[in-house]
Amino acid sequence: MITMKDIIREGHSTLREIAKEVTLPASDEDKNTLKQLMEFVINSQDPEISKKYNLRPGIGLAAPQINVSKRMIAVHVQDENGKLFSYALFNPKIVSHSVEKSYLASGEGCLSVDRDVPGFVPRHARVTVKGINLDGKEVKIRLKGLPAIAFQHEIDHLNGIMFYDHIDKKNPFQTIENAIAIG
Ligand SMILES: O=C(O)C[C@@H](Cc1ccccc1)[C@H](O)SCc1ccccc1
Ligand code: NI
Repeated sequence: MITMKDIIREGHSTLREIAKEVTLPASDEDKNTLKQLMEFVINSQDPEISKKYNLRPGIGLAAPQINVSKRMIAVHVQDENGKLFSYALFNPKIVSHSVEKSYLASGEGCLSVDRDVPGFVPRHARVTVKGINLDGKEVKIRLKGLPAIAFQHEIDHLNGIMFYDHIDKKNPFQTIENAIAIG
């Protein structure tokens, strides 16, 4: 199982690489990696397992964060109505997005960043994501709220982008035009 020692931290070059597309149909090795990403996210939200293995709680994880520079992400998160969005995807892609923006009022963090980086992270308020699931099927998901933010955070990792790259350095809490605050 993946634990915190397997998660690489900022400064590691893999976090700044453009991850490679996964060759489909996925190999057993790539399927196992993606299953492990999802297992970590679910474990990190389990009070007993996260305490036992000292896991930082997360709602998503991308393969580059375990030093696998391939386009795979796992997201396991509930929206404001308690609806669960649980997806493990190969080659995820944002195929459309709103003009309207959103941001987490509390700012963002990252399992690969062991420090607080205050500031608003502007994201698309709504996104449509396509990807390939572990059964090899194409999925198309329309997202808003925290799930939309989580998917954008994870897909950024596949493109070598860290959440703080989006923060206005001069005014981190600058009001974001045409944006919804979440949380
Ligand atoms: O480092 C990661 O990719 C996992 C992040 C993903 C994330 C960060 C900020 C906003 C959305 C997703 C971890 O989940 S950070 C912990 C966390 C937990 C609940 C809500 C937000 C962030
Ligand atoms: Ni992150």
